[in-house]
Amino acid sequence: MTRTVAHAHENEYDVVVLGAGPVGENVVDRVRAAGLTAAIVEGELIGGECSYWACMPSKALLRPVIARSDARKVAGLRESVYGPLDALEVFAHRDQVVGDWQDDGQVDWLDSIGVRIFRGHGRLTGPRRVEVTGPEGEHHVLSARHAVAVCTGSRAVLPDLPGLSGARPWTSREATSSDRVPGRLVVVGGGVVGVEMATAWHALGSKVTMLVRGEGLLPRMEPFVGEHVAAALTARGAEIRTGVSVSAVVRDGGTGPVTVVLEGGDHVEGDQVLFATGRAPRTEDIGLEKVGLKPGSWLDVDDSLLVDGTDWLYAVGDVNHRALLTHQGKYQARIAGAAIAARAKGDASLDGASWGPHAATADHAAVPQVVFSDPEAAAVGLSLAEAERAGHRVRAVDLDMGQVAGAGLYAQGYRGHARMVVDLDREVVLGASFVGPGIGELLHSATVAVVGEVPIARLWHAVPSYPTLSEAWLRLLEAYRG
Ligand SMILES: Cc1cc2nc3c(=O)[nH]c(=O)nc-3n(C[C@H](O)[C@H](O)[C@H](O)COP(=O)(O)OP(=O)(O)OC[C@H]3O[C@@H](n4cnc5c(N)ncnc54)[C@H](O)[C@@H]3O)c2cc1C
Ligand SMILES: NC(=O)c1ccc[n+]([C@@H]2O[C@H](COP(=O)([O-])OP(=O)(O)OC[C@H]3O[C@@H](n4cnc5c(N)ncnc54)[C@H](O)[C@@H]3O)[C@@H](O)[C@H]2O)c1
Repeated sequence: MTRTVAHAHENEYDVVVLGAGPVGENVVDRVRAAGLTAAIVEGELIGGECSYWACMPSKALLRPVIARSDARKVAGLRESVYGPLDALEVFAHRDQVVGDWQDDGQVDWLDSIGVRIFRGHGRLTGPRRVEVTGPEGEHHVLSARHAVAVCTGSRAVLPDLPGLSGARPWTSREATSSDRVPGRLVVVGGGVVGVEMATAWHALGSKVTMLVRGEGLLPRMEPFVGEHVAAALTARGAEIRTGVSVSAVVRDGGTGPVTVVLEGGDHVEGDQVLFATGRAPRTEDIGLEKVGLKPGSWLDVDDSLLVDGTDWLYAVGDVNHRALLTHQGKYQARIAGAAIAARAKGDASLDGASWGPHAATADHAAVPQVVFSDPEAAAVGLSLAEAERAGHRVRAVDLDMGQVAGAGLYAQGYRGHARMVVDLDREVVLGASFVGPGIGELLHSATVAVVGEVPIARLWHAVPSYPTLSEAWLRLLEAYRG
């Protein structure tokens, strides 16, 4: 029974954080380290989407897929790994990785750093004030001496299609937490979630059909990246249909097979359909209207993560739409935490300069991303098209990764590609993209080169070890220098 009598307690902290995903956790960690008091409000599980329905479970599902695929490219080993994946073991490991959807470990950590947790739905009620409605209907009123940080993340978007709501579609939450392998899985969307989940469920035994509206997979990366990933998925037996749009979904009575109807009348039948069609901010019911902002909108911020037009409200992580990635949100949290602490001490200690301690400059110049597909895909900085659009005078240098000695040892018949985009005026790397087995671990070298604006002439002296995949750098630089 819901308690109807609300008990309002006034609790004052230096900082109140709304949402305890990876980003909210890092904001409180940083402000505590700076000596401020903090409270955090969470409506579901401490650890957020990333820990329970996104990064962690998806990577736990994909790790055996990628390891098996790599092993199948090594002479003397491949014969031992021809069997199917043991789906039940994979799910059991995934469940362990997400702590069986329990957050005790995260709670212990927050306790250990002295952060007060409020369970329930939080809403702004005015400047520096948050009200929390707990699971039993109880209310807490929190006030912040210095700042409120909104770290409420994002949720999957479902398009407004006839029949969809009654068809019990999967979103990323079900695709990462299911312990049943659908016989036939239809995946709508060719972005990162679509590609990773098509890769995982195909390997777990589903017959996968991808329905992609655009021309190819992973459209935010260099075109060659999606082409390699699509070729590999198709070679393994998945079907990818590009240039198609879904017009309706039919599942009679919400059970049995699902029919995905395409514009033009064609249709695809499956046992389950996953909509991986992007994200929306979780801001529709957090009291934005009480502080002059629009409910349901992404929150625009400056480089210290302060919401435009305020001097106390921060928006950090997915909710500000700068880069929907855990590592980048955590980076923003480190910057926001430092900026909040600096402002609490008086504005004189705030250093808003680019690449300084209180500016999330990398959000504009160097966002790294690894897609755990098979082969892996990774990129940082600007693609060739983005660099040209931004008005840089650039040259792209391309490399068939198969020419790298380390690649040939990594996998027989290695297939992959690398591209470095060089600013011809400053002779620095603006961006790099890779696709191929094992290349995820190569990305950080590119991130260091882009963030450090390391001159090409100096990169020439950064000698990659022989015979590793990193020799891609040597080949790219040789090609650039002619
Ligand atoms: C399938 C999938 C795989 C992904 N894989 C990766 C990956 O490999 N690497 C990577 O970098 N990124 C990945 N991402 C992206 C990553 O999950 C997000 O960028 C990250 O979770 C954002 O963190 P956040 O803290 O901003 O938000 P979230 O993780 O969404 O956390 C927000 C928290 O706020 C809480 N909350 C919301 N509203 C309220 C409220 N009103 N009151 C109280 N609490 C509230 C929510 O319950 C939630 O716990 C993936 C995403 C998906 C969907
Ligand atoms: N490994 C990783 O880093 C990782 C993994 C998963 C997700 N993520 C993050 O999560 C975010 C969300 O991923 P996502 O794949 O849901 O979003 P996305 O924006 O990357 O891709 C969604 C795709 O769906 C398409 N689409 C949208 N509406 C459609 C419709 N009605 N019909 C058909 N196609 C439609 C879009 O054109 C787009 O290509 C990404 O921004 C990504 O950064 C990261």
